Amino acid sequence: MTNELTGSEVKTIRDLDYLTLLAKQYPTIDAATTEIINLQAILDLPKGTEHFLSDIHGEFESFRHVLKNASGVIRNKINDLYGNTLREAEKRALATLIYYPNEKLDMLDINERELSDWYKVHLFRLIEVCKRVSSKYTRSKVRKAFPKEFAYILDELLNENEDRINKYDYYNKIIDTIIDLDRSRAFIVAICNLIQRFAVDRLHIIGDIYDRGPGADIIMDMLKEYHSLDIQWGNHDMIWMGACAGNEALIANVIRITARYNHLELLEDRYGINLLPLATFAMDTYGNEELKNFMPRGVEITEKNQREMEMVAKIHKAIFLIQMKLEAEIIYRHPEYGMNDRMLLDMIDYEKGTILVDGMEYALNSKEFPTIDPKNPFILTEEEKEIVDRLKRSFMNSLRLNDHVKLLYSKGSMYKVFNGNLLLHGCIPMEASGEFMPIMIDGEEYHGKRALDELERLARQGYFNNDPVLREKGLDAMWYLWCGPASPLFGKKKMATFERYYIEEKETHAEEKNPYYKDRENIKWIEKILEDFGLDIETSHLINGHVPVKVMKGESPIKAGGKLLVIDGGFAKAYQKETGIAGYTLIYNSHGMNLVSHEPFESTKKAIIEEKDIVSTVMVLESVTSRRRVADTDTGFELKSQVEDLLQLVNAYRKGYIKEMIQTAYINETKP
Ligand SMILES: O=P(O)(O)OC[C@H]1O[C@](O)(COP(=O)(O)O)[C@@H](O)[C@@H]1O
Ligand SMILES: [Mn+2]
Repeated sequence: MTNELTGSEVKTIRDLDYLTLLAKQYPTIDAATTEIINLQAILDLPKGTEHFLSDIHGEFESFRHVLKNASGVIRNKINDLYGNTLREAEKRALATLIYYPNEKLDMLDINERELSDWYKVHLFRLIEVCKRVSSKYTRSKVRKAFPKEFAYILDELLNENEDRINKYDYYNKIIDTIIDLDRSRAFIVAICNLIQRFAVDRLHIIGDIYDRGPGADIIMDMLKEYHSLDIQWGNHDMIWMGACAGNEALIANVIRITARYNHLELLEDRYGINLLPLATFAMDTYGNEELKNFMPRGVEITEKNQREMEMVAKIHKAIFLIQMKLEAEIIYRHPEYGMNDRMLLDMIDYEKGTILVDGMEYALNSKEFPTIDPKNPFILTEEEKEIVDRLKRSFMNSLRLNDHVKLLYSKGSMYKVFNGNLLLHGCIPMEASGEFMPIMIDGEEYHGKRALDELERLARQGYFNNDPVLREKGLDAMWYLWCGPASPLFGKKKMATFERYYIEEKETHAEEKNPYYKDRENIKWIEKILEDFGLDIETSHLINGHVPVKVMKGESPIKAGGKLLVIDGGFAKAYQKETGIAGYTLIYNSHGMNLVSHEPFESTKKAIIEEKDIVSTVMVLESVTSRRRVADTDTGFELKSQVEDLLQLVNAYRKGYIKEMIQTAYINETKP
């Protein structure tokens, strides 16, 4: 047989080389057609559930809870199953058991005899819920998720044939055996985890995992274990990535914010960053008098903690002034950033204690600048330099931080297009005229999608490139992403950090937002953006976080006629006063999109004991009449193209261009 295709065959059988390769995987007509049937069956399944979260800001307990309850998905399944056959309290208890099986089992207060009954009832229920949440997936995908020790039993119980005679006995027998062998607890925990895993097929994080709250590292550990995930970088993630990559200004920012929220133990104990030299320097350099604006946020000062909080405030102040000097170096290197107005240390009259901001003179609330030489205000003292060097080594060498930052790189990006939605933390910077705002990178002007692609490349270069010049370019871009006016992760004219610490006049604290934020109700703007990313403007959505939605002031997370969704309702406790809720999340399943709002999460303990679920309102955004199938998703698109290829392969077999390779037990044809 010849591999040459002639005449009309060229049109019907494309790329014979590729098909020959494919034939290795599907060596017979039977094998290829079986796979086509499998793929077709997958295409017909309902689309998996996507779960979108944003601006978690270190609030690991609320994050864990929302991950566990899947923003109400599990509770809805329980309602579907047991609508009127279980009491509210029973449904709530079942949901809490699924979220916190270990804790709930520890709290069981019933005697031996009743216990076996309790196990039986609950095992039945859990199996039913598990069946329901896994029904969207192929058997093979479901099996792959089974924990090894229970794989066989789970397979039997979940795929139990409805027609089996004595089904009830068979079922009971298995469950009795689990109970008799004292494996019920382990089995319950396994099945609850499985339910949680099946409830969501894909998790999207729209940025700002880090800062303000106590446990961003714990969140990263949870994300590491998650079965299917993407992360869109937020400005607060970028500073940790940049700090780990060795950007000194970002190291200073990370320490400053961590001190501001009194979580230095995160750096010291959990990331192993040695803060002792900085702490000693801060104690030696700054007095107790002018610390007011540097005292940690959200901490009540008592007699007992006063000295410790003063020390944190001194660290906070010391690192902030170091930050101002380090940032000036970057701004100086990059006139194209247009950020000269942020080089404020030379705008200070150190004698008078005043500063010029935008041409206006303001009094400073402190004159204590012992490390600043008024003639050379941006030069680090020898001691500061040494501290920065040591901190830099510490950040770059922290194994745990590198581990987390690598996850941010591998799962993360500036933006993502997924199933017809554009996911992006901040904004697409715009001019007031409605044009994309240009950003200068290396002498070239970029805007819209191209700018994001280039910035993403640079952010990767900053961590992965060892050439000092290229690395520095990347690192500087990462700093720009944190606070640059045309940064898609920030999008404000300035970050008024200095003003907020040192000037009392509130007007200097304002951070003017990019016109995007004022005009993002404008459908035309959002359509222009979606188009730039190659999306269908009729059906796609832009999904943002970054700016808290002020629900109390009547703001809606649904904007631009539903084309833009903003899901930062503020997990961050510090921001809940402003938003009035504890965050929005988004669920996109085969029936449509649901925006879910959450009440403030008080504590895991309360969630367990009082069985409090914080999901309150569900706003239905789109409810499709016919369910969306895998065929309608990005995966479906890939699968359809695989089906096409396999049809071609079958055609090639049938037309005699490729020979079937039947595996025989005795003859190994490849060996002499
Ligand atoms: O209230 P804090 O924690 O001091 O943060 C205020 C700063 O955070 C920012 O809002 C950036 O953080 P977000 O990305 O969470 O908005 C800055 O614009 C502002 O200067
Ligand atoms: Mn943000």
